[in-house]
This record gives sequence, C-alpha cells and structure tokens, in this order.
Amino acid sequence: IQEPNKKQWSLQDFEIGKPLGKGKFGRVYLAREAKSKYIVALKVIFKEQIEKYKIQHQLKREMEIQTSLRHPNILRLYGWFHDSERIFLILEYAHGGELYGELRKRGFLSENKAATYIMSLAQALAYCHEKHVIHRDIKPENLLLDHEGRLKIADFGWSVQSRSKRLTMCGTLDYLAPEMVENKAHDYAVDNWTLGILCYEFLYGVPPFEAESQSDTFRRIMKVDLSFPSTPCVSTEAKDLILRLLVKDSSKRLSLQKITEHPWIIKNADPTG
Ligand SMILES: O=C(O)Cn1ncc2ncnc(NCCc3cnc(NC(=O)Nc4cccc(Cl)c4)s3)c21
Repeated sequence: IQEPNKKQWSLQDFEIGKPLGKGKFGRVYLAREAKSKYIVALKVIFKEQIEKYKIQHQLKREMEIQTSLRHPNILRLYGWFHDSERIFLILEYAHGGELYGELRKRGFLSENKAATYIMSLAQALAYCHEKHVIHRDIKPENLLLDHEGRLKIADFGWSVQSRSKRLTMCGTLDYLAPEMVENKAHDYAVDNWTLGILCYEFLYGVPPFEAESQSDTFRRIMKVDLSFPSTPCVSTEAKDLILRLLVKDSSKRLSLQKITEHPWIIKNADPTG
C-alpha cells in the first residue's frame, strides 16, 4: 500500500543524464526530476540480478532503513519505483563523487581532511547506532563527497536494523573487524574498528593489514599486526587514535563519542564537517 501523500514516481518523471558509475548490481545515472528540475542520482538495479542473488530482503531492508535516516553525513534515499525488469533508487546526488577517487589521486590525505572525515563518520555512525542501525560496510567506495566536499555515507545495502548479534559475513576483508573475520557474533563496535582502518588509510594511502593474499590479511587482522611507516609523516596524536580503535577486544575500542573528543580530532577537524 502507498502512504496517502507518497508520490508514485516513474521513469517519465526524470530526464536521464550522464552515467556516474557502475556500482554493484547496476549503474548510477545523473538525473533531473522534470517538473522541479531537482538533480538526483538514479541507481538502476535489474530485478533478475536481485532474484538471482536472493537479496530482495537486503534491498527491502535498505529502503526501510534509509528512509528513516536523516543526517548531513548520510546520503539520502528520497524514494524508489520499478518497472517490469528494473528497480530505481532515487538518491541524493553527491557532486564530489567517491572519496576513493580523492584518496587514489592524492595518495594520502592531509591530517585536516582525514580528521574532518573521521569526525563526520563518527557523528553519522553515532546517529545510526542510536537508530539501532549497524552499517557494517564502511569502506572508501561507500563514502561520497557533496559539492562542498562534505562526506556522505552511502549504500546501506549491507546494513542491519537490529540490536541482535549478527552472524552474516559481508564486505571486503580489509575493513572487517576480528570478530567478523572470525565469523563470531558482532555488534556496533565493528564500525569503530573500521574507523581505525579508514583513519590509517586516509593518512598512509593503504589499509593497515593489506597483504598479498586474503589469508595473510586474515592473519594480520587477527593478530592486529599494525605498524606505522616512517613516511608520510603522521602526528603522534593521529597514531594514538588509530591505536585506540584497532583493538581486538571490541569492548575496549574508543567509543564514537570519545572519537569526536580525541585531541587529534579537536585539533585538526573542521568543525563544520
Ligand atoms: O555512482 C557512483 O559510482 C558514484 N556516485 N557519484 C556520485 C553519486 N551520487 C550519488 N550516488 C552515487 N552512487 C550510488 C551510491 C549508492 C547509494 N545507495 C546505494 N544502494 C544500493 O546500491 N543498494 C543496493 C543495490 C543493489 C542490491 C542491494 Cl541489496 C542494495 S548505491 C554517486
């Protein structure tokens, strides 16, 4: 059933622009709503792909979760519609594209940018956790930038809406916390671990446990085999924050609140995010 004021969108309501990228299960296009001229990103997902991989429930959950989330650092999902063979997600357009692109282009980020992104992520994740949502797939590809360079977490395709311990595996290995790699029940603290991984990757240009093979990465994560290269030169405070997040015992990781109060964040992050 449709809520009374819910507009039923269709492809005819949009003028399709350039392709923005091809994500999983489909492509994303720049689009404009014909009447309001409002610019959006339109993600096209093929139904036969969703059926083939049996992820209808995941997509449904994403839509439920995303429509209830409102935060400056979370990419909006305005709505969706479908035709005979495709599902369309009407998304906020992130003009700056993937943060990944900026990281690859520059090699590594300044402490000011890294701290600003980590602060924005901590605030967005604290908001998600208040709503009992664990994203579980925070990685540079899922982080977008708006026209002001503000970070937007996207793609809640892997998120879960519950306090219950989750056992399903998801995401690439580099960003998985030990308890996820061990396929043990995990909770909110997985996102805190991932912030430590991202903070390291923003400052050094590579994730901390990168290795030739998946099994080597697995081993390095389980051992928390962490070392800091001598270049680029990174402040002691930044290393302190990383060391307080990449802790195997999930209960001992720095809380999201404490991250926003860490000296390195206070000193280096732009307050406007
Ligand atoms: O297009 C790019 O590569 C980058 N780009 N550049 C600018 C830009 N502005 C907005 N969005 C972009 N990309 C889409 C980001 C997403 C948000 N939410 C998603 N959700 C999803 O894919 N869910 C989903 C799909 C298939 C199956 C299942 Cl289970 C879940 S994808 C943008």
